[in-house]
Amino acid sequence: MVTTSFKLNNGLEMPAVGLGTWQSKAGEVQTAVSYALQNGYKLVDGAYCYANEDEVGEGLKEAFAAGVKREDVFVVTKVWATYNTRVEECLDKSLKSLGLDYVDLLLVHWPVLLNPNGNHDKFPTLPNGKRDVIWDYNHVDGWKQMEAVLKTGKTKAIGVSNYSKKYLEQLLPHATVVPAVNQIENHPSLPQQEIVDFCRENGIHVMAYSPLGSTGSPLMTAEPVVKIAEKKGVSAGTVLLSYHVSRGSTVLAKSVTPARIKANLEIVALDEEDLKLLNDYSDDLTSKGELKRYVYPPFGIDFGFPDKS
Ligand SMILES: NC(=O)C1=CN([C@@H]2O[C@H](COP(=O)(O)OP(=O)(O)OC[C@H]3O[C@@H](n4cnc5c(N)ncnc54)[C@H](OP(=O)(O)O)[C@@H]3O)[C@@H](O)[C@H]2O)C=CC1
Ligand SMILES: O=C[C@H](O)[C@@H](O)[C@@H](O)[C@H](O)C(=O)O
Repeated sequence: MVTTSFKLNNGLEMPAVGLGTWQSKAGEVQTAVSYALQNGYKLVDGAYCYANEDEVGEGLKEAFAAGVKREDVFVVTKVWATYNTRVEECLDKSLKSLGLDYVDLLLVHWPVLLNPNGNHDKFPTLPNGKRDVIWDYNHVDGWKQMEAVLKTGKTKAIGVSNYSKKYLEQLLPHATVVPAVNQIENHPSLPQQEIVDFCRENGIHVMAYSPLGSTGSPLMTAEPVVKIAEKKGVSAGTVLLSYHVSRGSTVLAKSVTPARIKANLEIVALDEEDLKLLNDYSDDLTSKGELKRYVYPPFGIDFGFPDKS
């Protein structure tokens, strides 16, 4: 039997598959969210930074009007980097856009502070064009704000995103609440096994993002993926998404295309032979120094990921 949900460290159940909304255009994301929720999805992943939460909110509203219940949907949003010293303010903005009075999970999007008083609400820059980073910010302080916001009931759980093992090791000794989740880029070309193992040892659930290789889904043609898909008579997408559920992680796939949204819900059990093929592929890329990280915004910061440090 294939797992359909995972229990978080605070007892909350999180669905195994969710709809991503990064880069989903305003004109498309309302329909995508509404369609997904009316066709079996129970998790929607968004963020203040995606600048489309008003439309995601419209999609939620449409789904609720069609009979989907709020309590059956797991809504995730993220505090953007310009707001890491103003966590509740950012959450309030997201809640207003989403038309909700709580989210199920609030994440720190990236462990970095961009100038809250800079020249742009989300992407402040310096005269030289570089991101306006506040260099003496300590991400542990941001986590303290997350712990405070949890008490308001505006979110049912708090977690982090884009945290390396190194950053988690810095955070945990100071955390009163252990993050429920670490949302990271994850796929056979970037297995991040050291983070996945560390999270498992510490009761932190992994949410895998960019499972298809992000924009244009480049991993769909990776050799072992195609081979397993043919063997099992499923799509390459199903193999890439099922990989995470087999590893005990929740997976997020973004699509604004109804047929793909539906297809991405198909998760199958991968057997040892399938997983070995994928793991061998990952090991081979690791040994050749050819791991592929698709999402690494130009913050100019070393976040402690071994492939980037
Ligand atoms: N915490 C963080 O920093 C990050 C979080 N995320 C989250 O994870 C989600 C998923 O990651 P994302 O980077 O968007 O990329 P994905 O790996 O989900 O890939 C999305 C791309 O694949 C296409 N696609 C989707 N399904 C199929 C399919 N069945 N067949 C063929 N092509 C398909 C989509 O096209 P189309 O839409 O046109 O159908 C789109 O071009 C994000 O949307 C976001 O919610 C992502 C990146 C960073
Ligand atoms: O969630 C998706 C990604 O992290 C995205 O939010 C960032 O890549 C952002 O566009 C940036 O440029 O910093």
